[in-house]
Amino acid sequence: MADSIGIAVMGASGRMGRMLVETVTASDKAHLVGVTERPGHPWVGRDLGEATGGARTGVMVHDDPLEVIVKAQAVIDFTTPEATLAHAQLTAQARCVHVIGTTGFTDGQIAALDAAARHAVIVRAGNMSLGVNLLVRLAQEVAHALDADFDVEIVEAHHRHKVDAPSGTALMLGEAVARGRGVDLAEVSDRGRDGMTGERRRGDIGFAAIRGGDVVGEHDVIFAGAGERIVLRHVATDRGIFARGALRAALWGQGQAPGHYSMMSVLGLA
Ligand SMILES: NC(=O)c1ccc[n+]([C@@H]2O[C@H](COP(=O)([O-])OP(=O)(O)OC[C@H]3O[C@@H](n4cnc5c(N)ncnc54)[C@H](O)[C@@H]3O)[C@@H](O)[C@H]2O)c1
Ligand SMILES: O=C(O)C1=N[C@H](C(=O)O)CCC1
Repeated sequence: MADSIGIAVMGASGRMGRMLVETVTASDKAHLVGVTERPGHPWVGRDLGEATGGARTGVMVHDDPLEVIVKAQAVIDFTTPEATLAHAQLTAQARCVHVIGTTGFTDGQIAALDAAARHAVIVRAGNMSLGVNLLVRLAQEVAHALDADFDVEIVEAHHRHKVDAPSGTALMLGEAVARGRGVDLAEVSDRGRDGMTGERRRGDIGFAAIRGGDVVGEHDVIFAGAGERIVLRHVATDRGIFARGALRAALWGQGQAPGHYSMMSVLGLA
């Protein structure tokens, strides 16, 4: 275990929490030092293995994040914006790498994470997969090459349990297109069309969200011109891609200077 880093997973019973526990447990570069769930969750106070219907693991499920953060070199956090913000105060004090996959932050919450990152290494991305981060780069390049004669629409689909829209990934893609065009996304973003909307405004970046069933995550960036359309697409079929990205970020973060990093830095695409 000399070179293996200790990782805490927050929100261990969630769709991503379970995948993260599996990914960290299977890794020869990291090991699980603790997990959390929200106060009142039925897993709290139980052995993680027994809570999932398996054998004892010796890892207890805590509802006090500090109990696990003090033991960890990295915390992987796919929970809620409010929980992640509370965790960020503690990871900054503990000087431990905080990998954040949570989405749905307000601008004010992101500013609070920026402040925490003055003392801590935070790696945050709305999507931790290699494929999506490459798509972000491609979207920026295509947007740079084309002018506003090409209308950009970002269409995403996710499972029925997803609580935020547009997805974190859709926003990353929108920001990439805006960067490519040299504009501010906040000024050209068109979200939630309904009723007599009027004609599309030249240069707008449109967002549409589909929710249903068990869709893991699908994103199209459509560049629609006169007589032709370019569609850049990513389809996720397995949440393992996000968990593997998060583990890679936790390993990459060791020894980095404090800062608010994205997966672009981790993947060498920055
Ligand atoms: N960045 C990425 O690559 C990526 C990929 C998938 C999901 N996500 C995001 O991750 C988040 C979680 O997604 P999910 O599908 O796993 O959701 P989920 O609802 O299945 O899991 C969230 C878990 O966090 C737990 N939780 C809530 N408050 C907590 C607290 N205070 N302490 C500890 N645990 C707490 C919940 O009980 C739940 O088990 C969402 O914001 C989602 O958009 C990001
Ligand atoms: O399942 C989710 O929730 C996902 N969230 C991220 C997002 O908001 O883009 C990544 C894809 C899956």
